[in-house]
Amino acid sequence: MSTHSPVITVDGPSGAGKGTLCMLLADKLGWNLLDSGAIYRVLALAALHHGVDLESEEALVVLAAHLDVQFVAEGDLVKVILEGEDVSPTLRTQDVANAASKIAALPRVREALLRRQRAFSEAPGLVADGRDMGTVVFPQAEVKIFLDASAEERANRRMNQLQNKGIDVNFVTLLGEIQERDYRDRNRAVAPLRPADDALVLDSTELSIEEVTAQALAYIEQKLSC
Ligand SMILES: Nc1ncnc2c1ncn2[C@@H]1O[C@H](COP(=O)(O)OP(=O)(O)O)[C@@H](O)[C@H]1O
Ligand SMILES: Nc1ccn([C@@H]2O[C@H](COP(=O)(O)OP(=O)(O)O)[C@@H](O)[C@H]2O)c(=O)n1
Repeated sequence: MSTHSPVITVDGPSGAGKGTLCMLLADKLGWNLLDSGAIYRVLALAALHHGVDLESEEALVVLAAHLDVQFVAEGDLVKVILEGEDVSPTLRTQDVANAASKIAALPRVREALLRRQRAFSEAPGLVADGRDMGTVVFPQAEVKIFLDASAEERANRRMNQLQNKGIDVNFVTLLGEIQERDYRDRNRAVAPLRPADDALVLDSTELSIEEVTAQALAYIEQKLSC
């Protein structure tokens, strides 16, 4: 990891708008982007492909150490190639999200993925999206943002997002899955989802994407110029 590259971390629960904000920030600043959730998702998918039990920490750690994954930028999108296969569409499904949240609760799995995540910190800077970016992976980050929104608003956003992709979903089921994942993420023993002590907490429930971006950029400018 380069010690001289600045890092902006954006943590928060599912559907808060982290991915959207991080993509806009990375684009505007010309910095690198880390979607750490995609790393957990890809490991979960590899486990499902290879028939590895999602509760077998030992086997998952071995799988994580040998994970053959590439992130290939294509215009605005990032293609995820697992063992030579483009798995980008499958990666965003709710089944994979739920499996990712289960394996993410295992301490040695998190440990095994740390170096892979830190390797994204390169010049000129990094925008890192996740749950523990500001608390564990990049505790020295110059700017930390914790993006939140009510569970109902987040489920609503996710439902619209899935419907726009032609995927039919039930709001109540989606809300239940989001709440279950929130609970698991917030209550796990290692790297639980919480704002870093030095993070700006932004509640986006009543804010548009443009308003969130403007507030984040004003905060970043203030932090990076001091
Ligand atoms: N402030 C906002 N207001 C309304 N919709 C939003 C807002 N931020 C993001 N979205 C939309 O909500 C959905 C989920 O956002 P995403 O960035 O994927 O969240 P996360 O990465 O936190 O799970 C996307 O369709 C996105 O366009
Ligand atoms: N830094 C991270 C990122 C994701 N995760 C886990 O991976 C799951 C999927 O993350 P994601 O960011 O892709 O999910 P969404 O916010 O897009 O729904 C989360 O529910 C977390 O359990 C984590 O534990 N730590």
